[in-house]
Amino acid sequence: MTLGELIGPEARLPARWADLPIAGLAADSRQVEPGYLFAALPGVNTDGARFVAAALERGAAAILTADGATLPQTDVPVVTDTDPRRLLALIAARFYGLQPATEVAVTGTNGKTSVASSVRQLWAGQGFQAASLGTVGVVTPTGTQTLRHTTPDPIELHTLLAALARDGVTHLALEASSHGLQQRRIDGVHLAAGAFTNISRDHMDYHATFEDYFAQKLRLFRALLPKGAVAVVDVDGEGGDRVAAEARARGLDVITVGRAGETFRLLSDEIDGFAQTLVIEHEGKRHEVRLPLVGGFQASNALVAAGLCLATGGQADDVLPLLADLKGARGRLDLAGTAKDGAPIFIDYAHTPDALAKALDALRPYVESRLLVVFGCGGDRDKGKRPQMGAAAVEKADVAIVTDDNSRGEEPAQIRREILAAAPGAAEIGDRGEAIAQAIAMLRRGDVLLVAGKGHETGQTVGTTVIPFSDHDAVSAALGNEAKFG
Ligand SMILES: CC(=O)N[C@H]1[C@@H](OP(=O)(O)OP(=O)(O)OC[C@H]2O[C@@H](n3ccc(=O)[nH]c3=O)[C@H](O)[C@@H]2O)O[C@H](CO)[C@@H](O)[C@@H]1O[C@H](C)C(=O)N[C@@H](C)C(=O)N[C@H](CCC(=O)O)C(=O)O
Ligand SMILES: Nc1ncnc2c1ncn2[C@@H]1O[C@H](COP(=O)(O)OP(=O)(O)OP(=O)(O)O)[C@@H](O)[C@H]1O
Ligand SMILES: N[C@H](CCC[C@H](N)C(=O)O)C(=O)O
Ligand SMILES: [Mg+2]
Repeated sequence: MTLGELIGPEARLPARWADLPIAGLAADSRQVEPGYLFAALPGVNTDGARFVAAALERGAAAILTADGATLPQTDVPVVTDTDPRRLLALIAARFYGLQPATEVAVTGTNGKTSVASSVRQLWAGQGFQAASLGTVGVVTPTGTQTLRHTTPDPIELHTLLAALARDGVTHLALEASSHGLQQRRIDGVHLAAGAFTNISRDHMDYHATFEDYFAQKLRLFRALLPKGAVAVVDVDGEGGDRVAAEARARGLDVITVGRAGETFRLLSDEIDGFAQTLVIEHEGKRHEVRLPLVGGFQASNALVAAGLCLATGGQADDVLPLLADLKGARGRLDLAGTAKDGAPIFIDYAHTPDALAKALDALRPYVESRLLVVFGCGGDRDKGKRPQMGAAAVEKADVAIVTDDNSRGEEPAQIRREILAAAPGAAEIGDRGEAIAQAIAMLRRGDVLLVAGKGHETGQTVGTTVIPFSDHDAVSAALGNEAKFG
């Protein structure tokens, strides 16, 4: 494609540059090849403008950068923009061309992966070639490809979207993380609908204030969904009312779900073993469905997923019965095993104070004796979560064991200390496998164990090394079973 075609109407380009062919795109100078457009973007650690000379040396044919950036003298076209990350996303969409015909994005602090996975399954149940893209990777009818990020950067994202469309995928649900929204990673995606689950504390290492964090989530509804698109909102979730109000004010169609929902109103939700029976009202008609998942929040997520199906042309009579066949996303209140006295062991990805509290609340009805929890907090991430998660654990569980999660560049013992400072009575076992084994050894009839924080993860990141580790394998090993996963 030519530079003129890629830049489109968003930026003014002198006519003499319009026909310049562009061979590829890179936002990292080390990935530039001859003929590429290099996007020199200001970042958290450094400024891509510092690497323009390196990109030119590698054969960059054009530069995209921020207005006012200081660059070395060059003869190649330099396109500047007030929002170069957004322009890069639009350029990437044009460069890679194809996208699945029907795409939806899910945002919120907790529940994005679960909703995206459920929408994919519900679409598949309606006969569509469906995929999901997010924390657990790209899941298609033919397999799973892991990703480094929940929401990939626009160059990687549009490469993936084009490949999915070429493979015949017509329906895609993608997770929009707050980092992804703030960094404009999905600004080039053609969205038919967006969903909001809830908001609570997370990522305060990256966002300056909670309001700033919320504002990034709201970008999906304020800036990204085009007129005529649908906003699906869990109005039982924290922040849901505000999102619904803003979406309405912008003229979007709004589908609300939950006990307070208007489109899918949850009339009742009764536990039925490791499942729940939901009665849902839609346009005056009651639907009863047995959702084979544990926890009230999984019912909330399922309704958001059903709302997204409605938003993309599905009928309630077709979609709601399909909830009965949903499989939980891996590591989301996942029954991973049973101890010899019958105590169930759940693995969950709760890594925020709200998620940990909700996961423990969801398991309490199954407890006849004690609720045990093994959890830790990641390093180089929001430190304020640590005491809050410690406090939630000792408030909601009977036995709390603080262990390690990905410590990354931090001292694991210090992370544990910060959790334990607000978790009086909690035990400390640094080695995660050992903590899980000891918790399982403690289990007696009537107990329930929650292993929280890593969910589907298959590695423990210590420094920059990823040591193979999976909570599923650790549980299996402690139960004396063969490791099944990992
Ligand atoms: C904080 C954050 O999100 N950073 C992301 C951001 O990096 P950045 O632009 O700030 O990077 P920087 O190091 O300051 O560099 C500035 C620019 O110089 C360029 N550069 C740098 C060095 C060089 O030699 N040449 C060069 O061109 C870089 O490519 C970059 O464009 O843009 C990069 C490219 O898209 C991302 O890889 C990077 O993700 C980092 C690695 C990361 O860990 N992000 C996590 C926190 C993240 O995004 N998580 C979310 C949320 C997960 C959740 O829901 O919990 C996710 O969506 O995964
Ligand atoms: N609707 C919800 N309300 C509260 N907590 C939830 C909800 N859905 C999921 N959770 C909790 O959050 C954890 C992560 O769920 P999920 O992976 O679906 O969310 P996510 O938004 O994709 O998270 P991440 O941003 O880390 O990828 C779950 O394991 C559970 O503990
Ligand atoms: N995507 C989240 C996942 C955290 C999961 C937990 N295992 C941790 O490492 O903190 C993050 O990067 O904040
Ligand atoms: Mg996710």
